[in-house]
Amino acid sequence: MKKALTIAGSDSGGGAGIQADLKTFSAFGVYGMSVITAVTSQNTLGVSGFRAMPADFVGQQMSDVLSDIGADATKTGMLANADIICEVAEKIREFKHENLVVDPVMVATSGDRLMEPEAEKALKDKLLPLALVVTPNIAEAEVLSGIRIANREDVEKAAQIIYGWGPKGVIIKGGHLSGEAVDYYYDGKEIYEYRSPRVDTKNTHGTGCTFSAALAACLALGMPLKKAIPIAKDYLYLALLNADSLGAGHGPTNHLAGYFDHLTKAIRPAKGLPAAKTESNSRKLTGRKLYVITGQEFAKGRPVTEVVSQALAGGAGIIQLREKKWTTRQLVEVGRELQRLARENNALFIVNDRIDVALAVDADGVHLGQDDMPVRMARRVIGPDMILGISAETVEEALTAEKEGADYIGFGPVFHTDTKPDAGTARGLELLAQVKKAVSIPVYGIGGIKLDNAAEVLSAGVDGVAVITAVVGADDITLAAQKFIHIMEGGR
Ligand SMILES: Cc1ncc(COP(=O)(O)OP(=O)(O)O)c(N)n1
Ligand SMILES: Cc1nc(C(=O)O)sc1CCOP(=O)(O)O
Ligand SMILES: [Mg+2]
Repeated sequence: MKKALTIAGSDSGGGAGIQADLKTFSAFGVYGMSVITAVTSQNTLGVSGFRAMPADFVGQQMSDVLSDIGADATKTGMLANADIICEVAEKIREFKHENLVVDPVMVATSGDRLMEPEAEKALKDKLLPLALVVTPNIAEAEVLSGIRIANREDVEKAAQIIYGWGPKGVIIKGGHLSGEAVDYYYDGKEIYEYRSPRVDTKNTHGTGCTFSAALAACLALGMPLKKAIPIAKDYLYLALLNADSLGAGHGPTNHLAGYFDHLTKAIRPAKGLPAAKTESNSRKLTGRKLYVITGQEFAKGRPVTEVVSQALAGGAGIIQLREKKWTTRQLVEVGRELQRLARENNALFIVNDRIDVALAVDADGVHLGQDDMPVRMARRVIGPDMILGISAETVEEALTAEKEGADYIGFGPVFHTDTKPDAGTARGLELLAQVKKAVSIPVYGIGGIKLDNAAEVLSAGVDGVAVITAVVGADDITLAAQKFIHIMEGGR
């Protein structure tokens, strides 16, 4: 049983502080312990007051826990004054504790400073030199570095200044800058960016606590920091996506409903379970330029498994099972076989429409249309590590799908197609190019794509083509797939 210790304040509202930390530790399957530095009285509207613990009592709590149970990782949150900071630093030294995440709780969501100047000095002089990583938000990074932060260059400058105070790493949480929610990690040599779609919600209470607690939990599970960061970020993204509005103000991010299934999947590698896909789903699609979709009625009598085997032999990187007339039994039996074939050929297997079938056959993902289950709801069902593809026929649909958690877009129909009777009118290459420019997730063109127009589709800048009849209806399926791959790789 791995153990994590939070040294922070109590949030009577339950959304931040040790409450958020302990919930997060539990969601990661880590035993959580808590040293209370202050008791705050607050709700979703704000903090009405707090009582700081005597510094020596904070030290006593730390000694009791670390001398008996020990901790595989520790995070600090609200450290109300210089005396407490010095006591915490002293104990961290005494117990030679290294996996220390310092979340410098200095500025409240409202912008109020939560730390007196002498405490800021103690944080820099005493605690930061002991930290494996410090995780300020923009406002806190401005206080720690002494510079204004308005863009990425400022972030890099501030991270270098803060690094100079002694931590082994600096993560500046860029959620407050505009655009995507980007966090920046500086390891003393390079700066790394971690992106997730921005979630439009007011339920952001406890965001910073939840992120740093998730980092500590991953460190406790033995993950290196660079592996922990994207997982902690995914955790927070799902927390924001799934948070319910509580109270009249900023509801808590760490609404646990739905967490456990999402989170246990995100950390499966650390628990020695089958390696989960901790890389971001969109990145799994990189280089997969030929997306073959089944259609038994176009396969000239050949069984779907044979069609798929030949498409895989020709280099298809993604296979989608799309059989509108099949029974559920057929879908799960053949789907299981196609998942096996795909895995053997290092390809991804996606199920069209049917989330239940996709889950039942442990598919790599599911593809949904605008009339299928809404994106957010589907994401709650499939969790973070299944790929979610969404159809779009306008830029707006594509942007909305991305914002709500899609991992790729199937855009079309690009050209006229008879294969899907209810497909809209041909959208054309120009709109396809506009969609690709608008979103930051992979885009596949679909609809009427053949060998003689595939190069044009590629020139729209998309990540690949999705085809049915041009492959499954070909006399030589493997050769057809090989020709598409050749074109997708720039050949004639
Ligand atoms: C890659 C890809 N793009 C689009 C579609 C179309 O899906 P959908 O809108 O759900 O329509 P049907 O395929 O269900 O008719 C797709 N299947 N794959
Ligand atoms: C399944 C599908 N979806 C489309 C969309 O526009 O969303 S067009 C389409 C049919 C694609 O078949 P073919 O490659 O034979 O044209
Ligand atoms: Mg559909």
